[in-house]
Amino acid sequence: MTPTPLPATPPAPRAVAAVIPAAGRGVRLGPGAPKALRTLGGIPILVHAVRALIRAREVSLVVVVAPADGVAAVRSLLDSHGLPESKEIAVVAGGDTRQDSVRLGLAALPDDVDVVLVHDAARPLVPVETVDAVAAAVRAGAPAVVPALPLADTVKEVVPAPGGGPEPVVGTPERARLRAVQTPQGFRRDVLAEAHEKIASNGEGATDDAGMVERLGVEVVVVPGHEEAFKITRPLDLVLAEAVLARRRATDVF
Ligand SMILES: Nc1ccn([C@@H]2O[C@H](COP(=O)(O)OP(=O)(O)OP(=O)(O)O)[C@@H](O)[C@H]2O)c(=O)n1
Ligand SMILES: C[C@](O)(CO)[C@H](O)COP(=O)(O)O
Repeated sequence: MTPTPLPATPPAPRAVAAVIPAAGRGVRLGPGAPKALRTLGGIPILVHAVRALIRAREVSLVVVVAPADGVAAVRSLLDSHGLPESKEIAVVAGGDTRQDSVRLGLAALPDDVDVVLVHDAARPLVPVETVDAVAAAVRAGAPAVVPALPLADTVKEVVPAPGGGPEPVVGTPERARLRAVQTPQGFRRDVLAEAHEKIASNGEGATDDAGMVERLGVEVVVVPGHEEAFKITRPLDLVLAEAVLARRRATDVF
């Protein structure tokens, strides 16, 4: 008698972790505490960012990368904000650049994680739908995914004038082909780890993680970003973030 074939073993679900670089000083925001520790609606920016990521069902672990001299303070700050215990939240020390901080966060991930979302603490209001869309695109097979929006302004390429004088324009890229990139950026873990190993150790700086993956020759794809995933960089961004949060609280939309 022919034995009944056993059902194929379903593939093991892949663990998704978020790395949140939060070790920056926030120089462009002006004097004060490190940016991630400043408050928005009375709650630290970092706590908003962590909540935004753990709200995503697939994210099982969050690694917060704190200023090197502030790991204990960040740990107790997170502990005091009643975050759900169903999701693990680790805190590790960051480095001198965003790139260093992400690399240190990646090094803290357990072996079973194979999808990584890298999310700026400085983008505390990212909607969960954006996080889910990025994670889903990686799960669907894309090695690297970035959320992004079309630009409202025309962009000029210039020759920078270090002294602050007039800068000659050398080109106007076609705006319809440009996107402003946000976070979380999602990656297959092996791809992101290789980028940080090879590209970062070449001494090549990158303002985002996807930029390093592109230099490996790996395809990066864009999914729609969200206006409320903007980065708090300058004082006016804080004014906008307070207004968005107030509107959410008034309408109970999170
Ligand atoms: N050494 C660094 C520098 C930046 N970041 C993080 O990277 C994100 C994006 O960086 P940015 O908005 O430039 O933050 P800052 O470096 O703090 O800003 P600034 O350049 O104005 O000092 C932030 O969440 C920031 O905390 C980090 O983890 N480690
Ligand atoms: C990663 C990023 O948020 C994508 O837009 C951005 O590149 C970070 O840049 P920053 O100069 O470190 O703020």
